[in-house]
Amino acid sequence: MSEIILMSDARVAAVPVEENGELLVDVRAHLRVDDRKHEDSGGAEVHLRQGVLDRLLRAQALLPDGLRLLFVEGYRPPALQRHYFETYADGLRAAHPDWSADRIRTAASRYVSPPEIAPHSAGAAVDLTLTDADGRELDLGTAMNASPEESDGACYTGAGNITEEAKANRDVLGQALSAAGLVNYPTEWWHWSYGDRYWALQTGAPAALYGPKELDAA
Ligand SMILES: C[C@@H](N)C(=O)N[C@H](C)C(=O)O
Ligand SMILES: [Zn+2]
Repeated sequence: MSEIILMSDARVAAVPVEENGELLVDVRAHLRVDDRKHEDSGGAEVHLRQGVLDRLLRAQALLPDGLRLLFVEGYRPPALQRHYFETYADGLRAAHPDWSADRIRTAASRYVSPPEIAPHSAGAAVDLTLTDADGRELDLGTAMNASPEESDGACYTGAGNITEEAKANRDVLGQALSAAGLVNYPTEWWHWSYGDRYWALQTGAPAALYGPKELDAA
């Protein structure tokens, strides 16, 4: 397996951002959307940069007949990202009081991006899964947002400790999204992005297209 570059890696932070100013758009008219993040995000989660939505629609068209994308979370306000990161890091600190601050940050970034990098806060990342034609979720091996601890590492996209059916479903999802130009965060099968620093590093683009922003900022 190739090296997993974590969000906390200095190579991600070193990627410049050349903000292209694209607006955040509401995806609900275009994609099947689940509301499980609504309570945390208050509706912000249904937004994405236009270029990311365009590529998701391309990916959806590439899926085998009957399958659909199920969009769960796109844009995430910077304050919510900080809350998620600090909450998860606090849990790691409590479980491992001997770990250095640097080790906590690295371990936390397997599951939540450091706020200053945060692809979701740039409107560039999406957490999503697959449904059948009747809207039933397919088995992708773990619940979405299962942490490495909760899932014994099965949340990693290339994990071996899931069924053959779940592996096949991850492949179907990954093939469509990769072909449409998105990249995956390898510690989370459900997390894909386009135009952020992580995408730029993985694709060799000279700069990210999207930096963090507030939802109501022009
Ligand atoms: C918290 C999880 N759903 C997530 O979004 N993780 C990625 C790495 C992120 O915070 O960008
Ligand atoms: Zn995500």
